[in-house]
Amino acid sequence: MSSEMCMFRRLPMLSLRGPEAVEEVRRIAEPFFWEIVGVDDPDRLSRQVKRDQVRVALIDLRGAMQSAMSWLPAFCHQFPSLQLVAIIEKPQADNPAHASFLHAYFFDFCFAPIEPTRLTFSIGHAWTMARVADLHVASESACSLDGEAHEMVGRSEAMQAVRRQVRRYAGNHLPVLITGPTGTGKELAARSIHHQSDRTDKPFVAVNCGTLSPNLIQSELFGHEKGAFTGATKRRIGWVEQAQGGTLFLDEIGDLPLDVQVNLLRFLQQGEIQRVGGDATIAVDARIIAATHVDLNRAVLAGTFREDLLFRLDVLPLEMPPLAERGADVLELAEHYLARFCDELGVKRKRLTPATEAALRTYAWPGNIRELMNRLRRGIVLADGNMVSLPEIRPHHDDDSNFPTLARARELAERRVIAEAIARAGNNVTEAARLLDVSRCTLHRLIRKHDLSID
Ligand SMILES: Nc1ncnc2c1ncn2[C@@H]1O[C@H](COP(=O)(O)OP(=O)(O)OP(=O)(O)O)[C@@H](O)[C@H]1O
Repeated sequence: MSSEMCMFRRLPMLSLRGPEAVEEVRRIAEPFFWEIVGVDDPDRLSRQVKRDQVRVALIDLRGAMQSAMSWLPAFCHQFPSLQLVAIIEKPQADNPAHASFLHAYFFDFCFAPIEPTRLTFSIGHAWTMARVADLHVASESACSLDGEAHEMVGRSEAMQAVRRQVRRYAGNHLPVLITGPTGTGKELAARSIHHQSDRTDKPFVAVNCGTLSPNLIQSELFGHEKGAFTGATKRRIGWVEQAQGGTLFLDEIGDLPLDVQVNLLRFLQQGEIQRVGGDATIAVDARIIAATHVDLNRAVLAGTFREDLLFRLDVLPLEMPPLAERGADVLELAEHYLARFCDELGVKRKRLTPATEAALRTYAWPGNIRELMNRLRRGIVLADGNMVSLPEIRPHHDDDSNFPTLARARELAERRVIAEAIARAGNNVTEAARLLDVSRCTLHRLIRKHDLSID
């Protein structure tokens, strides 16, 4: 196994239950070449994920569901390709709020007491999904300046109204405040405004205020001079200045600490900033588009958000409708992303069965379009032939009927190892057959059986 493979198979497990819980998982997973690294708080988990470029993490939610609901959304935003598998107690999944949290943020979950086959099966699939997500993220960032990348799919009344507002707002430079639940396309709408405006040739800088470290946030946004604080070994240009001439998108604006809100307000009023540790006043022309999924009026009442800043930001409001209120858009989006993900993966285009389409129409979509995209990626990986069917997308609460039979689990494991061998062999059939210890002829048959492709 190469060192790169070792890194990717390192599996951090966040558990507040102490070393025995980690040891139990280690006993189950290590025979399958997973290296389990126990961590006991979200910051350590973040560091581990960053440092080792891990693809899958295990979160032990037993007795920790409530706290995870507060830190995990921002964590997931930071690591879009990371796939999470949860360990939970059965009664936790019966609580509707917990169930929708699991659906929105986790690839899969296992009930305690842990059933070894189930756990290794989930981890294996989560890993395959993370590889698919990697491809998606790479292609997204590669084409972020291409018109297609900010295309908003959907012809519902609600989306036509959004498009009209986007066009109107693109015609001026006033601040925009985009509201709406998570995953509804707030950032996409901000990008569309920028790219339809006369600032399109200038930078679009997106900052997630919820993931900035509270100690560094002033310097992240406004920059700092060399020597401004311990560790400031050179000058840093902040995000606001980097958006000079273009658009600064401030996502999760409600998470900005009050002292930073004061500086942002000053920037909005005067168009000027000061770097941390600097005396000079620097004029910056950047259009502000802010987004939030929380009610900022409530935050004002609670004293966590400045009213004067809200007035300054909420000049042009744009409300993104939840996916469940967009009627047939869900099918149009599903078709759009199904085709795109299949192309990215180099597999034959797949379609949804009629029962799956019907289920997509009635599902509540708590994680909105991001959740739809994740379910489609999973569907493509798990689908046998050209059709993606309901169990593979699972837009419903998991129950035992979705538990794979042993035959299905073997088949999926076979598919995964063949795909891995092909990738490792750089698409060379002879080499992949050698790795798998089968003949070329057998490998060709298996490739056809599993609907895989060789470039
Ligand atoms: N109308 C749409 N057509 C096509 N793709 C969409 C649409 N809306 C959202 N998406 C895609 O869904 C994903 C989530 O969208 P986005 O990040 O803009 O949502 P968000 O509301 O900003 O989420 P969050 O609140 O979590 O920051 C992105 O990959 C985006 O490209």
